[in-house]
Amino acid sequence: MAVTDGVLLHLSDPPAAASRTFSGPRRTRASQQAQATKRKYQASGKVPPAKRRNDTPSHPAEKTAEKEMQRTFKGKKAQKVFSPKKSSASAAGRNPEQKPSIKTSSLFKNNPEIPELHRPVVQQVQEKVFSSDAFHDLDLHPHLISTINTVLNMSSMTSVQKQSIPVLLEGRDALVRSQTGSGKTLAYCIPVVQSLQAMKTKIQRSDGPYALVLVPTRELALQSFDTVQKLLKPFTWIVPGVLMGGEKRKSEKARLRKGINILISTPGRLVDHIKSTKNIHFGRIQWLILDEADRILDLGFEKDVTVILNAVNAECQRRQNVLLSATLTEGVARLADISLHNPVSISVVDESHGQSNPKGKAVLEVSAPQAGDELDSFAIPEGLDQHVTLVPSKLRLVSLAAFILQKCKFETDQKMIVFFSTCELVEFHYKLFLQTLLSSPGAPAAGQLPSGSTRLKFLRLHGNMEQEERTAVFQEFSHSKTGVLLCTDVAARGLDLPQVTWIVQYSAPSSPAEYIHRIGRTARIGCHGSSLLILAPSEAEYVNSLASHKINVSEMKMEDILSVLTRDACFKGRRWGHQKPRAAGPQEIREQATVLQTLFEDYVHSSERQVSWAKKALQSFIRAYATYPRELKHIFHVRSLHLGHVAKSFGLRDAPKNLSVSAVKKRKANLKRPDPHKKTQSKHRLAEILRSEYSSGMEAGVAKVKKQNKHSEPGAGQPAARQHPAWAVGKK
Ligand SMILES: Nc1ncnc2c1ncn2[C@@H]1O[C@H](COP(=O)(O)OP(=O)(O)OP(=O)(O)O)[C@@H](O)[C@H]1O
Repeated sequence: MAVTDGVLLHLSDPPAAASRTFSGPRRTRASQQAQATKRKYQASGKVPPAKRRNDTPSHPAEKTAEKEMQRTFKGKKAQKVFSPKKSSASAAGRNPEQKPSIKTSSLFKNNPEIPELHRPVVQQVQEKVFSSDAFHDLDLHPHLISTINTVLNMSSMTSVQKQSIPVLLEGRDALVRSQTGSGKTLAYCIPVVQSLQAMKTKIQRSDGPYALVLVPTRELALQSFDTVQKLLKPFTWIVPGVLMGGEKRKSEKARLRKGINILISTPGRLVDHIKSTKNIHFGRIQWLILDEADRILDLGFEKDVTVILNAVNAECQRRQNVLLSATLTEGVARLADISLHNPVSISVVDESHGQSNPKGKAVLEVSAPQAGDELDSFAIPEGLDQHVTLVPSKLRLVSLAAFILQKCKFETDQKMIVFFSTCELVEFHYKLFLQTLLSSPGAPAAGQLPSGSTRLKFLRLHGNMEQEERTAVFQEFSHSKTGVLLCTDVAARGLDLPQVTWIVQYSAPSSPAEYIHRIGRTARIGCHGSSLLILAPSEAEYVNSLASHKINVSEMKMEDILSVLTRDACFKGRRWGHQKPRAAGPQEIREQATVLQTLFEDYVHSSERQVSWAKKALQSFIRAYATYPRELKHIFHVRSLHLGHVAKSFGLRDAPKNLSVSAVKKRKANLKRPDPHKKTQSKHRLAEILRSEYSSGMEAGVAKVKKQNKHSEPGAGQPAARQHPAWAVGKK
């Protein structure tokens, strides 16, 4: 039943029964009828169709819907339809002859055509993960070898370790490129520990840092620190330390004052200490390691990395530089080439055959930039099955929910990561799923789960959370066998989360490199894993963009994803009248998807506060959508978004009036050109919006703004890497 502007419409009844326009006292009758209809639905257990708002259709699809409605009504009794524009313009003096138009849209009506995916099948680049060589074949300290064997429980080297460790032990600068989950962390940690423990003069803690390791995120800093700590068990005089945003700055200062020999840090936090802590010295630095180097060297960190390199170069002329990443492109190598001294480029893949390098030898020079570098192809773990599904915007939310239920409720031992584009989207979906999927009416009580199913567990991780919560979530998800982690790209790189079986990308990433890193959270070190990318029909072209980087994805049909809903009693469609239960055909699936969508919409519309919260999430989605890089704008353009349909994927029954795409873009543009009068406020706001999620969060001013705008979202993906002036110094 829709109540629009005094008009009562029983959407499920044939239009002929549609009521007439009411105004004045008859409106009371209308509301009585509304109550009667509502009682009727409740008695029958049917789901009343969602209410529709009567206003100007803001998008072609809605106009079509309205035209469709007009056509539908034309031949029927009594219902004259007029364009709502007139109604809203002349609501006060409405001519009784004019009747408000009525919109009905449901999940499965007025959706854009889902195109056939004719994707080119490309030969993916693959690497052999393991070598046949053992760590004891290397010239390492016996205690180090026994630690690797017994504490880390490893015996044979991976290909990248086999190629990198000897070269790094010779003291060479190196560019190390190897697929996600291939053991790059140990590829640099082992040579660092081996060389420091072998120093003639035993290292003193008070000497300060001999090795500096920069990583893009706090969680990766923690993870790398944990690995170094394990390797240093036999060499207790060498002290590791980690600096990361969100931790207590005072205790970090104290540790720095006592001395840290292997320093692992996020760039932002190290800069913070360089500027404020007098007792941080780089005179003894022998190693500078940049893990996820292409991320560290992109614009998001440019300022911080320049400050760090200037500080290190000011005190230390000779050092070994090592850059590592699964997506180390020629662009970064070119940059590194300027700053590294005769570097060795180590790449496990033999690109020409897309197979691992049969000779297993390191390529000993940085190749001159080749044409087409920009279309770098990256190695994909062999055990990774990649999928894509085309889903109209209106159905995006129910499709994601159905997929989560399918994998993480109706199957066992599934552990899933779902990537969203902003913190706000993570928060929105996290709370929505907790309130609906976990506590939906009829959800089986604990212990009543149907056999073979798993209790759903949701976690979330993003850059706007307090550090101790971020750390707790990271540890919990690392150690859990199942569960669903909703996160932003703060978890896209480097994190080694065991047993992750599925990666879902709710929005496409801002670059092929980020795509590779996101899916690389599964299928690590030879394991199997799967990924699913959700695209709108208008975004289907992205599949070809992936193919141009030798990335193959196979299609998963939305209907197959939604069909799981027929297995869940919570979303059993109500029977209309006394119809016999049907097999789960398309109609049954549609009904149950509608029940699930109604569950979401009812929750969102259960209070004004929830509605405004959903609107903010929608705004954050649109703002992030507007930041896709130029080369992807032909695929992801805000103008191709159907706002009313996108609103539905936030549980909103209608597109918020004041949220036209241009309005959001204008607001963002204003933020870019701060009004001189409100410079301070918008400057901070701009910093907040553009701030990378990887910053320490200790930047002056932003931290306070961050506290006030708990849900402001961080900068979206950063543009490609660019040259750092400070790299020019620091020759070996
Ligand atoms: N020689 C080895 N034998 C067995 N397991 C290993 C070996 N080396 C590393 N691993 C394990 O492989 C997993 C991935 O290692 P690591 O995180 O270093 O990969 P990575 O290449 O850095 O990945 P990413 O590109 O995502 O950062 C870790 O769990 C690590 O303990």
